[in-house]
Amino acid sequence: MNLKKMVAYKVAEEIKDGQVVGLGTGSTARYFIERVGMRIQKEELDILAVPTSYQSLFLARDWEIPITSITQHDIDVAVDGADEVDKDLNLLKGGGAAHTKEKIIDYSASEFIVIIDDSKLTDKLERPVPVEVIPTSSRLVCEELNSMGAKVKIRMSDAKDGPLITDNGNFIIDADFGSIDDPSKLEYEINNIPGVLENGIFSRGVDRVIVGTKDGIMEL
Ligand SMILES: O=C(CO)[C@H](O)[C@H](O)COP(=O)(O)O
Repeated sequence: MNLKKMVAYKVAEEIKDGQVVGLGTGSTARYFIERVGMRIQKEELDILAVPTSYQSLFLARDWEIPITSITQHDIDVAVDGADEVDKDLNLLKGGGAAHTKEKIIDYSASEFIVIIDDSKLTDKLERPVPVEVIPTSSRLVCEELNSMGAKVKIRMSDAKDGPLITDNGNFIIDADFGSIDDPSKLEYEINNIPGVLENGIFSRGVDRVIVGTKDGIMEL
């Protein structure tokens, strides 16, 4: 059973005519976009969508989903995946290097719904934190993150030699702090380093977390 598809399709059924919908990034969000696209084709579902990345923009275009932007519309509901969700509903995102735009769109939405399979659930956040940095600041930010106790790596591209470049033209530093005791404090402290654009800890704003499990769908 494909748990990501199951949960994404279920939440896509909740989308209503007239809504402005934030489209997340990643393999779970991809299924959500696919199902919304099918509903537009088959049921004439009437929505506007705000993509969080080029990946979701291109998918939305493939499905002929009408696109707008947050410069023009407020978002009613944003639906996005996550790499980890802890017991207090803090998220770690940015596996797809899209967390900066995801955070802008997800945090601004009237309702932010997270869709995951149950492999993403954890007691505490513990994966490396993706940190988007302006390239010229990367050495200094690495040093600062090191002094805060993290092991750091600049994320490399699979498609070319050298570093991955984000949709915003920046680098990603993956900063491994081990298990994170206070996600909200760390989210704030990392963003306080000069040259950091945004990090992948989402410590607020989540309204619902919907989880695909082998026994069906559950809501946290
Ligand atoms: O934050 C993200 C992209 O930046 C994704 O939402 C996150 O990586 C989850 O991806 P997937 O649904 O493929 O497991």
